[in-house]
Amino acid sequence: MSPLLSVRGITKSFRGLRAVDDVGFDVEPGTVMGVIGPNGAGKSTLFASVSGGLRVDAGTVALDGTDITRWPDHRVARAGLVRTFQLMRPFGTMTVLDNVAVAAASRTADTGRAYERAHEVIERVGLERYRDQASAELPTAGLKRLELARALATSPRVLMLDEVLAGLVPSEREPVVDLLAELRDGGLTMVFVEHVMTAVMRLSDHVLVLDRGRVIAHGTPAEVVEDPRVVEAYLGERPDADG
Ligand SMILES: Nc1ncnc2c1ncn2[C@@H]1O[C@H](COP(=O)(O)OP(=O)(O)OP(=O)(O)O)[C@@H](O)[C@H]1O
Repeated sequence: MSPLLSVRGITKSFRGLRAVDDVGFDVEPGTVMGVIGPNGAGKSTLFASVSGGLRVDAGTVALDGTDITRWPDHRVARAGLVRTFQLMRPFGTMTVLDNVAVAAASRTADTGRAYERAHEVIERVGLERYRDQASAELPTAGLKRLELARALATSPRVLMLDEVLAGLVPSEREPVVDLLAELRDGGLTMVFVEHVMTAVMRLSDHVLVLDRGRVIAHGTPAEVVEDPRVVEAYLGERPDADG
């Protein structure tokens, strides 16, 4: 099987600091890759470099064989590589339904169809009871689901999740992880950056471990947690206490 997402030699520096240094990986269709690493390892930079939010210094990103390197993020999203944001940015005064319908409208010019898709996705992520509320009124867990719903409404080929569990208390995390597991089981290809190790272990087919901008390990969750380089990178820093 050829990879759906293929990343090679990504390098990105900020004023001489190599935040991401020659990073590459493949993601096969229908698989989930977790990205972990200590604070400052380069996870967010890699994420933005792949999804089009940052212009890379070197390297290539290919989506199903199409070179999308340096495409602007809206064009990357239209091609099917869609990211969520850690700081959610819904249109606050709009209802949940309208917010999701706007996202769905990026895929269809038919407003009726966009609303149909929005209803489906809202049900999928369990937001029915908030459907007609202004998005700004949602609790954090609801905003996370809304962010997921907006991404799913665009029918992504690859969904990239940026710390979707951040800001949630442990009891709120589990249902979100269950939802992600359902999406995975439904065949959705995902790449996610996450500090909560239990979620990484449960959801990932393979895990990419970064430290100081470089890949220090790449394997199954069981392989990477046993890897001495990973243990060393995390010394002095405890992965999320609940993880
Ligand atoms: N816009 C920027 N300007 C300057 N330096 C930056 C910028 N973004 C990131 N960096 C630096 O690049 C390095 C990697 O940062 P990055 O945010 O990618 O790491 P991270 O693994 O996502 O960290 P965390 O887990 O804390 O979110 C850090 O040293 C950071 O200070």
